[in-house]
Amino acid sequence: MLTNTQPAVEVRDLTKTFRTPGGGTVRAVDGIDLTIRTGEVVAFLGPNGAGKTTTLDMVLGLTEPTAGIVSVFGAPPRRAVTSGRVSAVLQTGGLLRDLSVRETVQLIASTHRHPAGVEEVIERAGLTAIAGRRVAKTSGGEQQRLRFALALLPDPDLIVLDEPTAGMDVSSRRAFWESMHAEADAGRTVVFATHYLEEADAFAQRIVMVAQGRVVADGATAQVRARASGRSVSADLPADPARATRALQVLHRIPGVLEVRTEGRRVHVHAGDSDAVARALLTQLDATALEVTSGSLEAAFLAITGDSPTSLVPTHADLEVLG
Ligand SMILES: Nc1ncnc2c1ncn2[C@@H]1O[C@H](COP(=O)(O)OP(=O)(O)OP(=O)(O)O)[C@@H](O)[C@H]1O
Repeated sequence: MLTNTQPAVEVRDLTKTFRTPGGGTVRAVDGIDLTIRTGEVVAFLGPNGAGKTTTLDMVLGLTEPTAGIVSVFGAPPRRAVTSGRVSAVLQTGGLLRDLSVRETVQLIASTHRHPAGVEEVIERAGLTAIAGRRVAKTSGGEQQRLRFALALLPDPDLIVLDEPTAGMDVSSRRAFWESMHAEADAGRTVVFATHYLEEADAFAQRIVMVAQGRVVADGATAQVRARASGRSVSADLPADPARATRALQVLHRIPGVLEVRTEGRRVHVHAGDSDAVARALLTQLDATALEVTSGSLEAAFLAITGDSPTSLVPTHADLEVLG
């Protein structure tokens, strides 16, 4: 396992453009900057086509960037993968249907120079009860756990998972994330892509929200969740500039305030605790015309990841400053 403080992943101005059959181009990844520290559990959250898979493929050295830099433990991705420091559980990945679960793990173990023990990874992936079963007779969720077992064989420092629980039922999802928890607790860095806010919320310490190839929110899970599920409070501030400035300073200091934005005299505050903001505005700050709005979790998620020009998009720096 890793002991130094080198980042697990560093991505600078990463861009990937694909050609389309009609002769056009698609900018799948559009200038992503990201540092993932050793031991972090990070969710890449975003809608279909956001660029999650393309970004992870570049981190794994499966796709070459059009521009920008990716380094994994200070090395080019391919070198990190070859040395066994990184492994992946991808959405697809061929499995031989006629082998048993155990035979599959044994076969792939034989291709590694210093593999972890076959029975040990079978157990860590929660496959002991079905180790003798033919792959053809296993469910989609069990096959994902088998891919996870294979990913554990090189004893990686970083595990990258692309929508690992897609198509699993609730109990399989839970079992899968329990296994992953144990790996994260052992100090491994885990980066996973998902569509599900709930999954990111339950498992990740940090959420990187991507939409249209760009990072639209990045921060501790609790902060992004509050941003996605909190309320907006807006009001008119006093016309006197000194009093308005003081009001803005007070608003920034209220716990749970994630964003303060002004439009002329009108202030919009996004906060987990909208009551505290409303109270301060009315009782201390002489604000008028107060409005409080809330959206569903789903609507807030769409507002953040969508392309709406009115969406309030906190950056990592905002969240760190305001959180
Ligand atoms: N090989 C390719 N050729 C052309 N376009 C591609 C290719 N791979 C991805 N794209 C396009 O790039 C964009 C980003 O795709 P990507 O698969 O990275 O998104 P995603 O966030 O992983 O989506 P999903 O959640 O659906 O897997 C999409 O518009 C997709 O159609």
